[in-house]
Amino acid sequence: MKPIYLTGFMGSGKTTVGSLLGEELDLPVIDTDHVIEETYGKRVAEIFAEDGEAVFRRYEAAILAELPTKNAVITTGGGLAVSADNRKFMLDHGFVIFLSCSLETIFERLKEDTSRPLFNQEKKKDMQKLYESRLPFYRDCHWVFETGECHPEEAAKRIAARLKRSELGYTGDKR
Ligand SMILES: Nc1ncnc2c1ncn2[C@@H]1O[C@H](COP(=O)(O)OP(=O)(O)OP(=O)(O)O)[C@@H](O)[C@H]1O
Ligand SMILES: O=C(O)C1=C[C@@H](O)[C@@H](O)[C@H](O)C1
Repeated sequence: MKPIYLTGFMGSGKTTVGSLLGEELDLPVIDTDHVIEETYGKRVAEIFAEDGEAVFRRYEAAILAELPTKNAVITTGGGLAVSADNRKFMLDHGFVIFLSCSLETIFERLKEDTSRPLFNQEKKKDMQKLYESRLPFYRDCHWVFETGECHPEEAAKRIAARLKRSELGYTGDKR
């Protein structure tokens, strides 16, 4: 069975919903940010600060190509889908689901969180620009899932239910 890739802006819930989706589908969950940190032995914020964003993007592309291409839920970093090559890889190898969420909701969710080097609560206009510039890349996917006010458990159940109804060609066959 092809992997399921979750994409979307920082704070859209990829990691949170992805881990619950893994439970729903009985599949392992792999987070690209986490694999990068393990592989390169540094936190994402350290890579940005010490090596720069371009190096981080190279790590992201390299890691994506190394990940399993079956039987997994893969939660991606918020900027991974910006690269046309990364998008093509995901579209060719799996089901790409964009977790769509309003920027207001994201500001609310990330109020207390300062772990994301590219997210800054104080720079609302810059965040708006970044968010809007990325929407076309996220929309280049198999399915847009509007998270709205949906609780993470509910979101995971709804995604799993649709996958199981085979509307996306998902079979659940673990070959
Ligand atoms: N559907 C939801 N409803 C309410 N809170 C949520 C929801 N999804 C995620 N959150 C909360 O929002 C915060 C960010 O979520 P999460 O880390 O899953 O986002 P992400 O898309 O993986 O972000 P990033 O791309 O930056 O890693 C967390 O505190 C999480 O608990
Ligand atoms: O949106 C982004 O560009 C990022 C999102 C995070 O998941 C991390 O991958 C990193 O902080 C960059």
